[in-house]
Amino acid sequence: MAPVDVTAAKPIVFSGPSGTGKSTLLKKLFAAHPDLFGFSVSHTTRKPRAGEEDGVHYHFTTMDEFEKMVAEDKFEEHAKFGGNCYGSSRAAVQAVAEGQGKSIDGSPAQGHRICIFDIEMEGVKQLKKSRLDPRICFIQPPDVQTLEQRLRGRGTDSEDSIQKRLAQAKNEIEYCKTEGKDDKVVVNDDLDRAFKELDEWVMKDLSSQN
Ligand SMILES: Nc1ncnc2c1ncn2[C@@H]1O[C@H](COP(=O)(O)OP(=O)(O)OP(=O)(O)O)[C@@H](O)[C@H]1O
Repeated sequence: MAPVDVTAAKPIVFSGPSGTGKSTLLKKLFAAHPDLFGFSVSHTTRKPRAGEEDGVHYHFTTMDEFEKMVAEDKFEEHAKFGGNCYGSSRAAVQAVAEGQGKSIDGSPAQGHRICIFDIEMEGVKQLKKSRLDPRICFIQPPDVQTLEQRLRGRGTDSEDSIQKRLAQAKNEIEYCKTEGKDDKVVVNDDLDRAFKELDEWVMKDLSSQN
């Protein structure tokens, strides 16, 4: 494949129900192409899960600070989900473009990189209309029962949180079938198969943008 001109490449947005495997697939994507991508580290008002680090997985913040950033127009997109606020700051996106961003594991992403977002559905709707003009990929579970098993299996969510995520998942699956029908969809059934399909889509379109 011809070398990729990252300065010409559009940002790439990944979205899909919580527990579908977005983080798992994105870790594989970053590992497969260590110099190509930077991760847009979102802000959130939710509490960190075990093992999550501030500034790596999220910028953890308070509701007051989050609302102040909204008032100051500091987000590319932001939304409320499961009782918490999430947003992609303009600064996080700019950091990736300028080579001051992070990889998905928190290591420095030096040099101009293609910005990768992992965001929920309301954020996707906002970015679709934004000047960023991103490419969009929905990660979908094989079915809701499998999603529930994965959410329970990772052992990080309370019962209340699992129920909220499952209710929202139904909206997200429906959105993907309607307004999202022209975007890329990858069903995360078998992890290696799903990753192959995702990787091929990412790389094929990158080379055609050159
Ligand atoms: N293809 C797969 N088959 C079986 N298990 C999977 C598969 N993909 C991911 N998992 C498992 O499902 C669980 C949820 O995955 P992950 O945390 O990556 O989801 P997510 O979509 O990033 O969730 P969130 O949006 O809440 O961060 C994890 O325990 C992960 O190991």
